[in-house]
Amino acid sequence: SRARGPMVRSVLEINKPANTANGAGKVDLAGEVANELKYRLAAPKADTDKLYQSVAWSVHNRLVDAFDKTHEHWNKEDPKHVYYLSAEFLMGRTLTNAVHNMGLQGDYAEALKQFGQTLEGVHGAETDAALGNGGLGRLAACFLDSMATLDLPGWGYGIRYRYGMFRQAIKDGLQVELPDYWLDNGNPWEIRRPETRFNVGFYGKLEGDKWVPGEEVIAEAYDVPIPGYGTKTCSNLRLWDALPLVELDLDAFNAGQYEKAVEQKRKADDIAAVLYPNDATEYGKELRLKQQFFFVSASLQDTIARYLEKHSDLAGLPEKACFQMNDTHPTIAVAELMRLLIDVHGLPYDKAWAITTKSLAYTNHTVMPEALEKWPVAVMQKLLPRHMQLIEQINDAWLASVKDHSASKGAQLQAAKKAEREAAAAAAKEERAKAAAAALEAATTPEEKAAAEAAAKKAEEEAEAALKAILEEDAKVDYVAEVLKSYSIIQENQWNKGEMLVNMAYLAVVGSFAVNGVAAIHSEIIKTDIFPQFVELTPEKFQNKTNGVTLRRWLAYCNPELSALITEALGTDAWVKDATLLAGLKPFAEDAAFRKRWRDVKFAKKAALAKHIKEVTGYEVSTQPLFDVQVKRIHEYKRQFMNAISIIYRYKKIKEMSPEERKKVVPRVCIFGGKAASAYYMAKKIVALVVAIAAKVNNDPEVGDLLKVVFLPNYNVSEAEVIIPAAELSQHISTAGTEASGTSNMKFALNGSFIIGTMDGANIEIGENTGFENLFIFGVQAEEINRLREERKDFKDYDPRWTEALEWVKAGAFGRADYFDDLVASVNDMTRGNDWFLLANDFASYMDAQDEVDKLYRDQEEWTRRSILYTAGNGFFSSDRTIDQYAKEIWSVQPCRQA
Ligand SMILES: [N-]=[N+]=N[C@]1([C@H](N)O)O[C@H](CO)[C@@H](O)[C@H](O)[C@H]1O
Repeated sequence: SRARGPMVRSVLEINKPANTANGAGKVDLAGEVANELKYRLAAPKADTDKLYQSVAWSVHNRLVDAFDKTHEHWNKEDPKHVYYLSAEFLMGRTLTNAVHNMGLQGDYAEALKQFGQTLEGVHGAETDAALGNGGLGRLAACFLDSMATLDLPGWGYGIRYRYGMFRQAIKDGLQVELPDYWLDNGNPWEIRRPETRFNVGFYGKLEGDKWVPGEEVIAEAYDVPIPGYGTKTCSNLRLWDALPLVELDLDAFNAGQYEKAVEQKRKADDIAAVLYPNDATEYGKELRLKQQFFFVSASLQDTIARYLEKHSDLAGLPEKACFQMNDTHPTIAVAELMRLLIDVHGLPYDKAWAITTKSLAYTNHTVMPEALEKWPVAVMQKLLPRHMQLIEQINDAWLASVKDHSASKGAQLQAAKKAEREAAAAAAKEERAKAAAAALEAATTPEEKAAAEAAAKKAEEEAEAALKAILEEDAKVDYVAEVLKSYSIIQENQWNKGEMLVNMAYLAVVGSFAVNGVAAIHSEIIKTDIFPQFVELTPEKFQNKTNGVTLRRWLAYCNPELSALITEALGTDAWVKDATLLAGLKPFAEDAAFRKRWRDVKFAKKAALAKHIKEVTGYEVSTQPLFDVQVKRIHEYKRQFMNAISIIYRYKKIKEMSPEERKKVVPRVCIFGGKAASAYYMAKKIVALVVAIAAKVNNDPEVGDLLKVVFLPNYNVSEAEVIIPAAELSQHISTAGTEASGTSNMKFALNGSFIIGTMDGANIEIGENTGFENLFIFGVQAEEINRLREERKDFKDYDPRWTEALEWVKAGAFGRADYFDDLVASVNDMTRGNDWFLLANDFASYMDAQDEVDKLYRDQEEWTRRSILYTAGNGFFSSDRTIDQYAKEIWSVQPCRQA
C-alpha cells in the first residue's frame, strides 16, 4: 500500500516533557500550550482561535496518554467488547467535555490565566463535529460518553465525513445550505492511523461464489479518543476515511488523460465526502449504500483482525465482540460478516451464520415508512454482487426455516377467513330470515305469501351462490405463500410492480439476536406494526431500551450554574455520574428560597440566550416573557407548522385587544430552530413561514414584548447547549405514534423546562417520571390515528381559531401567499392534502393546553416548584442507565477499569 511520511506525532515526541517542569508529576500545561502556539501553530500572537487550538492540542496529548493506558489494559485483559456501528456520530464540540471529563478544568483554567483567557473564552472557537443529522446521531455520541464513563470496553465505528451536516443560513427568508468545512483548521481530536488500513471492494463480478471486485479503495482509520467522566477509561471512536489504491495514474497523466489519471482518487474521495442530510427519511442513492458498506466492511475486517491477534478460532468471536447496528444504515453487516467468515476465513455457511447471528444486534429508531431502507436488488446486485448472492442464500434458508410455521399459519388464516365469511353469511342469513318472516307476516293474501316465500327463496339462493363464489375466490388465495412472502427479506416494490427490493430492516431482524426500539411505546409499535410476524416466531428477540442523554454535556457542562445549585442542595456532585441522586432535589421544590435561586439561574440563562439571539438575528427579546422553545429537525410529523399556526392566532388576538386586555396577556418569546433536509420541499416552507411570522410580529410596535418570534438558524449541538438551559417551555408535539422517542425532551426536562406534548415517544415516560400533572399533555392517542385518518376526509370540526389563523396566511398577512398556499392546503383542504399528521384534529386541545401554560406561568412560585420537580424526577433519562441496560440485557459486556 502507498506509504506516507512520519506523522505530526514525531514533533510531539520532541516536545513531550520527559519529566514535568515542576517535578511534581504534573505536566506544565501553560508551557505545553505555549509550545503548541509557538511550534505547531507558529502563531505570532495568541488570538482566541490560535489559543483554542493550542489548548486543544495540549488536551490532545492528555487524551492520547489516557487512550494508550486504557487500551494497554484492555489488550491485556482481553474483555468482550461492544462495537457501535453508526453512520452518524453528532459529537458537537469536544474541548469542554474532554477537559471536564478528565477533571482538568482547574488545571487548564490555571494555565489559561497566563494567557489572560478562560476555557469558556476559547471554547467558542471550536467548530462542531456535526457528523450526524439529529437524534440518532446525537444518541450515538451520548452513548460513547456513557460507555466510557461506565468503563465498558467498547468502540464506536463510523465514517470520517469531510463535510458534515450542512450549515443552515436564512437568505431572503428562505433556508439555504452551505458546506460544513469542519476540518479546515485541522482536527486536534483525532489521531490518524496510517498503519491501520483495509481494502474495501465494490462492483465487479462473481465467478461462482468468488467475488472479483471491479473497484477497490483503502479504508484508513482515524481514532477519536473518548474520555469517560470521573474515570481513567478513555475509549475510542474509529472513523474511516477512503483513499485510492492509486492516487495518481502517472501513465494516464503523461498520456494527457488527466481525468483518468485522478479518477481513482475522485471516486475514493466521493465515498467519505459528505453526510447525507436526511433525518428519518431514506436516501436510496447508490453512493449512500457505498458509504454504508465502506465503513461496515472496514470495521468488521478491523475487529476480526484484532480478534485473530489473540484467538485462532472465529467460532469464539461472539464471546469477544458484539456489534450494535444503529438503525438499518449498517445492516449490510449481516451479509459482509458472512462474506468475511466464508470467503476470507473459509468457514462453512452454517458456522458463519451461527457466528453472525450471535454477534449482531439491531436498534430501530423510526416507524416512518419512508425511513425504512429498501435497496433495489438491481442496485445491490451491481454494487455488491457477492452480498446480493449471500442475501438470497440467507433469505432462502430463512424462508425454509419458517416454511412449517407459514403452512400452519396460512391454514389458520384460511380457516379464519372462511369462518369469518361463514359467520358473516350466517348473520346475513338471519337478517334475511327476519326480513322474510316479516314479509310473510305482512302478507295478507296467499299470492302475497307465495311472492314473499319466492322472494325469500331467491334471496337465499343468491346469497348461497355469492358465498360460494367468495369462498372459491378465497380458496384461490394461497395463504401459505402470502404468509411466507410476509417473511421474505427480498420483496416486490408495491409502488413499482416487478421491481424487487432488499428490506434492510427484515435483514437486520433475521441476522440479529436482539432487536430493540428506543422508547416503551415505540418498542410496542414496532412489534405490532412493523415486525408482528417476526415477533410471533421469536418474541424473546424483541426488547425496549428507552433512550437517554449524557448528564455531563446536557446538564453539568451546558448549565454549570444550575449544576452548582444542584450540587449545593444535594451536598455532592455525585449526581453527574449517578443521575438517580437527582431525586434528592424533590424536597427543595417546597423551599421558597431555593426556588428563588432556581429562578435566578433560569433568568441568567435566558439573558445569555437573549444576547445570542440579538447577535445572530438582530432581534431584541426581553427576558421577562416565557421562553417557549421548539428545536429539532423540521419535519411534518414533528408539527412545527401547528406551533406556527397557534402563534399566528396569538398574534392576531393581541392585535385585536384593547390596551386593557393586553395587560392580561402572558408575554412569550417563541423560539424555533431546526434544519430541513435540503430536498424536503414542505419542511423548507415551514421554515420560511416561521421566519416570515417573526419578521412581521417582531417589527409590530403594537405588540412589543407581548410576543416575539425567533427562528435561530443553524441549530446544532452547540446551539442546543445555549438554548436548552434557557427554555421554560419546550414543545414535543408530534402526532402520537410518529416520534420514536425524542431526546431533546429529556434534555429540556433535566434543565427544568416544562413539556407541552403528545402521548408519544419518551414524552410518556417523562410524564410517568415527572408526574403527568406537571406536563401539558394534549392530543389524540396513537391507537386512534388510523381511524381518524380514515375519517379525516369528512372532518368538519375545524377549530375557529385554526380557520382564522390559516385564512390570515392565505390572505397574505405574512407575504408569499402563493408560496405558502400548498402548505396550508396540505392540512386544510382535503382535495389537495390529507393532513396526514392530523394537525386539525389536535389543534383545539393543543390551544387549550397552551392556555393552561399561560395560566400556570402567572404563578411563578408554582411554576418554579414544578420546574424543580422536572430535574428531580428525570434522572432515569441518563444515557448511563440506557447503556447499563444495553450492556446487561443485549451486549453481555462488563466494565473493565484500570486500577
Ligand atoms: N432516524 N431516526 N430516528 C430518530 C431521530 N430522528 O434521529 O432517532 C432518535 C434517536 O433514537 C429518536 O429519538 C427519534 O424519535 C427518531 O426519529
